[in-house]
Amino acid sequence: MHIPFLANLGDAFTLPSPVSHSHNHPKISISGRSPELPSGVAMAIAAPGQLNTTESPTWGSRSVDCFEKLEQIGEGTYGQVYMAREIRTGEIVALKKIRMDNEREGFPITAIREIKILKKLHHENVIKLKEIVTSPGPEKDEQGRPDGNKYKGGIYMVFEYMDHDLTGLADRPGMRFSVPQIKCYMRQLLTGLHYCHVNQVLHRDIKGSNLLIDNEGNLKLADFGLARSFSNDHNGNLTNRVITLWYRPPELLLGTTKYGPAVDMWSVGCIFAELLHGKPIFPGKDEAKQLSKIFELCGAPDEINWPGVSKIPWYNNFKPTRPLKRRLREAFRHFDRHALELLEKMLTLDPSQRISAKDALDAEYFWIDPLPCDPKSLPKYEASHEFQTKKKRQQQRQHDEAAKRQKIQHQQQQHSRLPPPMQQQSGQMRPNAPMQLVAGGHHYGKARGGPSSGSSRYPQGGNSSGGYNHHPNRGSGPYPPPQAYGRGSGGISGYVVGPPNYSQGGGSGGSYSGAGSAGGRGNAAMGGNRGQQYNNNNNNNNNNNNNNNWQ
Ligand SMILES: Nc1ncnc2c1ncn2[C@@H]1O[C@H](COP(=O)(O)OP(=O)(O)OP(=O)(O)O)[C@@H](O)[C@H]1O
Repeated sequence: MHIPFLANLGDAFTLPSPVSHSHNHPKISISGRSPELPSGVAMAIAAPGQLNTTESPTWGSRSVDCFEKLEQIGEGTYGQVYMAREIRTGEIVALKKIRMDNEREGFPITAIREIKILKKLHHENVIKLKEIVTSPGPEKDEQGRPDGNKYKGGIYMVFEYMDHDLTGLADRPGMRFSVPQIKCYMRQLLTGLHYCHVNQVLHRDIKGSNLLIDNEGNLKLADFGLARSFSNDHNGNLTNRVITLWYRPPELLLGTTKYGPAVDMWSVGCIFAELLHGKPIFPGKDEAKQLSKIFELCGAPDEINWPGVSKIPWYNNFKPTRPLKRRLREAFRHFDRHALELLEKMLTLDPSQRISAKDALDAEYFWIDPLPCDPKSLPKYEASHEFQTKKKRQQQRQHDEAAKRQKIQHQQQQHSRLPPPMQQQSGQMRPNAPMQLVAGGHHYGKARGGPSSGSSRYPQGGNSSGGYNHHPNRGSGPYPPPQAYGRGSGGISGYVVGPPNYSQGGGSGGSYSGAGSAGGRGNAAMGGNRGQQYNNNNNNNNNNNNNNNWQ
């Protein structure tokens, strides 16, 4: 397999060193350097079998054949993600295939960035990159069919496997997170991000599908394809088109190229609000609409609330034509006081006044009752990744359409063909018969979690601090039985608009109802090709009862 070398890698590979917590991981010194590469960049670009580093001699030397692909669990801009089993140990891992569709562009820079950065970051809230494996020849997909890769080979990143991503989890039918659960996830998100920021790494694509969660309740930041290192004293220009549109902060939308960790904190604010509110709060269709959604809720920026804003490149193009007051408190008045206080600080227009991850962790919200729960106390759910939940919804739609067609056919037959007495005897068409639903999800136990127990390892009921409702109208995968939770009204259609039944008093039984179940949250833009948004094909079905006409 030929992997063209990359040129012009710029400063993407200059990671500050040493990274804290790295004592177990000796400083990277790379073998097999190519003379065509900038200093320190050889590792990820050597031919298969030569991706070795001195710290881990096996990196890149093993073939993907050491793993058995079980199921596709993700489809990103830069390649497919599979759940796989290491044949020798039985360990379940995630294989992220690096897409190399365009031979001329060579090995994707995003993959090199991701590898370089992840090799340096070691933290319990950051996904662990275990190794790189290669495939020297034509490849097969999970069903053993040729996968159509025209370059007859590939490179894979091997990650620890995580059962869910936050979007997939939130999108489960009737899913409801409890207050302690939201606090628990938010605290882990902030802890992981704080670790990245102190190690001078910007993530630049924080969104639900990049927050992975395992069945021990651990949350880890993933997808460092857009991440880069930054330096506090070096105020150089950075790429402007980063971060998925809905989670992109106003300074980027206004065209700034000088930014720092505050960009990630805006995205965290969007996720936080989404968890509390039950759906994405700024689902803009394009940059202009994105900004206007932000201004309608957070007010219009001016030199008073954001000194220097008028000098940002596109300020004059986008500044609102009418005065807009900040309405965050009013729009989310049903949130708990401490949650709202923290959200205000995250969704601050001026990045220099926006709260840092470190200060957010000190916020009252995390230190008053109900406290964040212990991750281990969280219920275990059937695996749910955004890719799969979308697929299931699609299957459900197809099913519904097929059922409708059958019903129509049946009615036509009744009218035209069968004599009345036979209709009842034939039994061949029963439009109201329950349809056999395709069971989604998968049932593999993790090697480290003891013997594989399939879906039986999921409890029949959640614990007192979390839970979910299974809504009868949202299909029936192999989920645990319906379970009412907290003060929720039950029978919610999964995606609730309007004030969630989030406990004002913050009692530990309080819950927010529904979960952001957008059909997709789009991709971060970079070089223009990550900017497209999926449709939010979520139920806009209960849009009437809402106080959210700012959206
Ligand atoms: N380690 C993992 N364990 C389980 N699932 C994973 C893992 N890594 C990724 N996934 C799944 O695959 C999806 C896509 O992964 P990832 O975001 O890393 O790919 P990408 O090509 O960079 O995607 P995007 O274009 O959305 O940025 C994730 O949302 C997640 O559902």
